[in-house]
Amino acid sequence: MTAAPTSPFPSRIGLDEALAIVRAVAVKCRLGSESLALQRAHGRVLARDLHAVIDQPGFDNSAMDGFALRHADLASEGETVLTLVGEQFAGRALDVEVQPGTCLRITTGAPMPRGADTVVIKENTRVESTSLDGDRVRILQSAKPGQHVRRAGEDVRVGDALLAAGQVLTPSRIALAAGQGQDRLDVVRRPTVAVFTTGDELVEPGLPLQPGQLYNSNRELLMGLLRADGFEPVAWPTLPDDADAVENALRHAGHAFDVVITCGGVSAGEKDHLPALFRRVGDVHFWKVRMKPGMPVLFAGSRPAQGDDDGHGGLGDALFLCLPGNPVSVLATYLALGRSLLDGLQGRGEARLRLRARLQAPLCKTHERLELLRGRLSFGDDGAVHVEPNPADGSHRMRAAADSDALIVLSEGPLDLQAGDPVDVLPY
Ligand SMILES: Nc1nc2c(c(=O)[nH]1)N[C@H]1C(S)=C(S)[C@@H](COP(=O)(O)OP(=O)(O)OC[C@H]3O[C@@H](n4cnc5c(N)ncnc54)[C@H](O)[C@@H]3O)O[C@H]1N2
Ligand code: MOO
Repeated sequence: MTAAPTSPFPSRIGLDEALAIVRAVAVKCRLGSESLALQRAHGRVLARDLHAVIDQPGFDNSAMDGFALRHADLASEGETVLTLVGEQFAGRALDVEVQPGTCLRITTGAPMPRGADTVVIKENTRVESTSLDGDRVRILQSAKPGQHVRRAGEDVRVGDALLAAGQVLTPSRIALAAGQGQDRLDVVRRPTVAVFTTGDELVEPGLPLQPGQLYNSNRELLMGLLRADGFEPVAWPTLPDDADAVENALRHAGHAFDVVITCGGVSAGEKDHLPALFRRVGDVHFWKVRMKPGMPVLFAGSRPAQGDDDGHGGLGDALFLCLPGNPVSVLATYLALGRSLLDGLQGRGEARLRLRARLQAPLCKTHERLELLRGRLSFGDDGAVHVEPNPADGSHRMRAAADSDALIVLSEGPLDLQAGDPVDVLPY
């Protein structure tokens, strides 16, 4: 099902269709790249493939502290005594050669001396001092040929494809690049995000409440979700339920940020000004998704006002994601749609973790919308993931979200699920 017959834009669409629109718009608006110092690239999306420029390891080296020797010198059974001719520590390659009957003290990571092909660990040896021809080392246990030697290029060869554009730079990937000597990486620019809360009823925590007012909890929720995803969002003071004030603030932010996320004022009430604003001066990509909670979510771009060539009459270049005001709707729509928008703008190629879990209690859903129900994950002794659904499904009930750590995805249409049935979950 797509647009309602009277709607000039998709409305009451399924979550998959909404996600497809979000992804398509994000591809079109994909952000450019920037070169960052490695230290600043953690968590960012790589913009360009990375190929190996050096072998790793760069040279044959010892994996253990001990003695480098020629395997052919070791007795096939019992102990062997070798003459100690020097030491090779990590850091500077000495030009030493291990001749037959001799060995060299070596530390982990130190280059293998010429002639030696095997390392015996210190614990399996005994150094026996003699006065005339230097120390002798008694090898107490034999070793396999090549034991404890790390070969040049065994991990990475020059030219190997190491990292691909679209990958998120995890600590391991940054370390791989560092090991290649890269001090800068090309990453996709991180979207700048403005966060708005709206509503005359909202009061900031710490201030007294008047009758009919409630504390603003969505701002911290959204800021936290965004920060946990690696963004540096900027929060605006709460907007009043006033059409002009809302338009002024969004015009400003729309020219200054890549993405503007609002919450509240997007439904059908007399004070819900956002849908009318975007119909008038924006380009609505969709409004209303058949999901619970989060149904009134609106996604829009901006277009310059007619006849205004330089775009000053429009809402800037930002993309606007307007989340419904109910706190759990904010959580659900951010996880289900907002994150995909921000991932898409950065060309993130790797899908987010989506788990399958077994329900720990039966679930009966009678309504038609897709539902994102709060639940708590656990891991059974059998290694399977389990999820305990939380029966509090009201979109104002934040406590159930705080007691949970995942949203259970219940597909569209009535469902009668039994304990043990597998379901998709979005961990948060
Ligand atoms: N006639 C209709 N009424 C409603 C519809 C509808 O389709 N037709 N949709 C309902 C659904 S579903 C939702 S969700 C809400 C969404 O409404 P809005 O996005 O316009 O949000 P508000 O009305 O501004 O607020 C809803 C609710 O959330 C509280 N809120 C808002 N902001 C915050 C905040 N920052 N911190 C904490 N709580 C907040 C607000 O006080 C309201 O209680 O509309 C239904 N109605
Ligand atoms: O869809 Mo609303 O988000 O149920 O509360």
